[in-house]
Amino acid sequence: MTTTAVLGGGISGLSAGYYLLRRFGKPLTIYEASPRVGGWIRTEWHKERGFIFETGPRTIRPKGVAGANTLELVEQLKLPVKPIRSSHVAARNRMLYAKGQVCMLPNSPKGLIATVPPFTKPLYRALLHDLTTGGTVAKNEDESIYSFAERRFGKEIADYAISPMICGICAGDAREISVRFLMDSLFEKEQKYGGVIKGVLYSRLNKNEDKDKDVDRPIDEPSNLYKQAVQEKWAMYSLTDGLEQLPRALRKYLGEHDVNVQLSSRCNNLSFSSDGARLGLRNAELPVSHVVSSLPAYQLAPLVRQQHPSLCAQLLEIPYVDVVVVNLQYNSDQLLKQNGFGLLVPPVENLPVLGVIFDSCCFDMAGNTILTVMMGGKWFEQWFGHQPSQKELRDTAQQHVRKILNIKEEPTFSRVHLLHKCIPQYTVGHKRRVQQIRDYIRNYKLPLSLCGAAYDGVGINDVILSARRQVELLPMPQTH
Ligand SMILES: Cc1cc2nc3c(=O)[nH]c(=O)nc-3n(C[C@H](O)[C@H](O)[C@H](O)COP(=O)(O)OP(=O)(O)OC[C@H]3O[C@@H](n4cnc5c(N)ncnc54)[C@H](O)[C@@H]3O)c2cc1C
Ligand SMILES: C=Cc1c2[nH]c(c1C)Cc1[nH]c(c(CCC(=O)O)c1C)Cc1[nH]c(c(C)c1CCC(=O)O)Cc1[nH]c(c(C)c1C=C)C2
Repeated sequence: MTTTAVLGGGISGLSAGYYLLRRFGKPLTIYEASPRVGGWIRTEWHKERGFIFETGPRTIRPKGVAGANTLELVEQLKLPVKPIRSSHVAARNRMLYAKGQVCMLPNSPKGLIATVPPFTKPLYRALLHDLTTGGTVAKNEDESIYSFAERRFGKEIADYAISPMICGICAGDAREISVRFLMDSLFEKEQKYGGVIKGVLYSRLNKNEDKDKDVDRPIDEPSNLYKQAVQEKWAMYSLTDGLEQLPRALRKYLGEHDVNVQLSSRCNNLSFSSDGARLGLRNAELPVSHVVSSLPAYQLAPLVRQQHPSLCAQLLEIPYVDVVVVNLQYNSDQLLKQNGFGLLVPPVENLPVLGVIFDSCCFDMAGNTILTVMMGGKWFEQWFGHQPSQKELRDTAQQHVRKILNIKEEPTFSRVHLLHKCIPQYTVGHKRRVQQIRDYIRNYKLPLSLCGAAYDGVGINDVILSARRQVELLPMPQTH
């Protein structure tokens, strides 16, 4: 019997296990280095006090193919969801801390006409800039998202809209991140039509243009939960007991279907031969027919170094950043002057804080104010390279909450986490690098598939879909 091994028990590895089970059945084993599943998805429950702390992700978007795919999984696992509808204050209000004040970002077309801080001109001027500026053909088919935004919409948009948004998704520097990370289709439109707005208008008129792109079409028949999300206009959602419920439910499901999820089982070597692969574990070498790796690229790299040094080098070209996450709980629920999802701090402000999430505005936290401060990211070394203590990190977070949100109270309870190399950076050329890595695997006919945050998107939706797509690419075993 052929066996498949999945490396990593984060959400992408567990999803790969789920889709492998559905497609091929058993035998199948998932190897996870740590004593728990979920990877960066981690919820700390304070049930007696009615609140939770999320250390990593807290919301999922229901949009597009990838969003529909996750909702299908959530429905199949019968998980209880907590939606946030698009009319909810947390969906409508996003803020920036810039030029010494908290600024509400425009959330309606009216906001295009007025001049709203931190911008010094009405936003329609940025659109005019795009309309009146000719297109530039990008060298090497890629450029940084900062340079694209600056070319099309001006420096202010690049500094105060695009750069903080990049922080709020990958804690990265927009001057290094590929335009294809978030604005692939806008970039393509500019390249084709000489401008973003021109491109959007042309393709609206020519409706067939985006027909083959799967951006907004669900996979197969949409699940009932997806239909509900569309009908009720969900902007995002979580699960009743926090997002860690998702990997936990997947593990339970896999266990109930005889899939072996081996915790505390680090893979330390991978070698390939004509009839399969061998996994190096602590006390054993295991032969398997195929390996699906969901490991961060820098974790997979050393496993293949001996046999495939150039694959190792290519994997190491995908950089990662460290993020400090500080969860704060205050007894009162009257502390925030403005409600919303949270605020981001544009990198031009040169502060250690990337952003603050207002968790208790998003979900009911039983009368507590819950905030999550995220710090460091691409600038981690600059602010925290001296290996700061937990106290120092907590103090820095609290000082900035005091300064930015004017909250003078001390939190009753707090947690500090340093998430080492937690988010991959899709720097300029990322798409080509991933293609080269996959080409290498194909050319050498390695029985290896890659999924996870390093390759096809960093959101939970992206990594689940990436796992599904990689499993769907595998050939069905021959039956005699
Ligand atoms: C602070 C933060 C906030 C985020 N917020 C959001 C959000 O709001 N919404 C959203 O959609 N996404 C968010 N994300 C992104 C999302 O959480 C991650 O991209 C996703 O969880 C990554 O899952 P993964 O399975 O690919 O990787 P991981 O979670 O990194 O899992 C990989 C697993 O592999 C294991 N492993 C490593 N080496 C080995 C080895 N040699 N052998 C065996 N096992 C090994 C690890 O222990 C780990 O469990 C956030 C991420 C972070 C860090
Ligand atoms: C400040 C650091 C971070 C915050 N969230 C993340 C980091 C690194 C990680 C993250 N946030 C989102 C995603 C998923 C994207 C997806 O593909 O679905 C990831 C990996 C969601 C998100 N959060 C914000 C934005 C603009 C997005 C993109 C999708 C959307 O529009 O909903 C905003 C935001 N993130 C953070 C804060 C403080 C914040 C404030 C408004 C924290």
